[in-house]
Amino acid sequence: MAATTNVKSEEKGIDLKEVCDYKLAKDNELRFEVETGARVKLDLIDGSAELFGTELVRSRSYIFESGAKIAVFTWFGCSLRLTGKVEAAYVSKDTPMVIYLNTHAAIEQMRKVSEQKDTLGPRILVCGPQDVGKSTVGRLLINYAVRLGRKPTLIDLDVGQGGVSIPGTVGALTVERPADPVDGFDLKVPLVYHFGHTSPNGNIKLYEVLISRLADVFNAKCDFNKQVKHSGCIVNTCGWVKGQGYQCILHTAQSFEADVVLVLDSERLYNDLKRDLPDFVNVILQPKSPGVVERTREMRRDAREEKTKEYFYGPRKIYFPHAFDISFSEVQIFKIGAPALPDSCLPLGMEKEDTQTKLVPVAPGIDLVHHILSLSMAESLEENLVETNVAGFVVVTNVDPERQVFSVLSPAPRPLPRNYFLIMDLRFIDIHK
Ligand SMILES: Nc1ncnc2c1ncn2[C@@H]1O[C@H](COP(=O)(O)OP(=O)(O)OP(=O)(O)O)[C@@H](O)[C@H]1O
Repeated sequence: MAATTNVKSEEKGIDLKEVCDYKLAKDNELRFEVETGARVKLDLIDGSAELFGTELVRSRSYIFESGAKIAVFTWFGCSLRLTGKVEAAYVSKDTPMVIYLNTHAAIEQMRKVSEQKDTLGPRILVCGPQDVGKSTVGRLLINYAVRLGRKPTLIDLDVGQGGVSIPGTVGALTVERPADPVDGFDLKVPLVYHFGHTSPNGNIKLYEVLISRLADVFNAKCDFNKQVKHSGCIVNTCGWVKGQGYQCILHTAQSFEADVVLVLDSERLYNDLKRDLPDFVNVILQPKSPGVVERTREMRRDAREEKTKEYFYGPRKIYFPHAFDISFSEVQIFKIGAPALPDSCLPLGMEKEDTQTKLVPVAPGIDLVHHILSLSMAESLEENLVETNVAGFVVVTNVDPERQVFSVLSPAPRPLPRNYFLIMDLRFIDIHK
């Protein structure tokens, strides 16, 4: 969905008096966090450096927003300059980057073999508890692959943070260019599915259905695109690794026919997976970077809000969403999953799990306000709405039962390309100034 621009001055909000230069020896990393409410400019003055696998260039200043947690690594040494208010900026030589680079080299070897034999490319699952750097390692491995001319696919199952779209979704993105150091991967053409909750726990059955669906879609893409097939995929999972969360990891490994499972920082998970996955799956334990920042519940919630805001207002809030009314008769809204019933109340032959993927019509009412709605790509109800990808999202800002309309914010103008909405548990309160 496209939107209208309103570019602001790049250096607004940066405290230009706060300047600090850092000289990094080879294999060192500069880590910093941007202070709340501040913005920070990073310049590469000399040498070479990369940010989560993307090479920095000298001709550009990189501006990071409030709360960003950044690591700039150098293989050969460099000089960097930070301008603006940073929290805890320090240089460290304690990084697992060489281990990650070796992992990349081994994966690349698998790609070469798959090319020679025309077999499926490597399918890598990255898992581990919360805040061990799973998304960062995924981004690093994707960037390194792209820098070698590969077209790897990022499969993002982290419904809590939303790597390829907003939180509450899962999706796939075939990457052709390294991530922008500030804005991340180019998200113009991701394939996104509605989940609706910020934890798989919200609807386990649906989560598993969507994982299987993504695996099928990725396999289909591999069938007609050899470059995608040989480049393989990196599957980023969420940090829920116990009980049903663990079962979801097994289900994911099986659905994607994972060859390699990278377990970050959890010996217990590593041993469990080694025991439960077939022998041909290479389960590898790797350390987390000491730089990875642990996030509180509030920080996660703020990050989710920021991600959603970014969807409607663009990176650095350079766009404005469109606001318009939709009449009740124009669209149909559904929720996925009926309330759980005791077994004795279920119709004969129906399993409890079936209710979790049932479409339940939602009558538009005042309680829709602030909810995010996913616009399904389905053209008719004959299609399976649960397993159909979505075109985009709107947030409901008002409901007027008298006029029989509800107002939305949308990154794209009218008309809506489709008529079926799926409602999320997630809400977004628009307080953009
Ligand atoms: N080496 C590093 N130095 C400084 N910050 C880092 C480093 N690696 C990652 N981070 C930051 O730490 C935070 C958490 O990392 P990341 O999102 O990769 O963890 P995760 O395990 O995927 O988290 P989640 O459990 O939410 O899925 C991110 O803000 C990231 O930018």
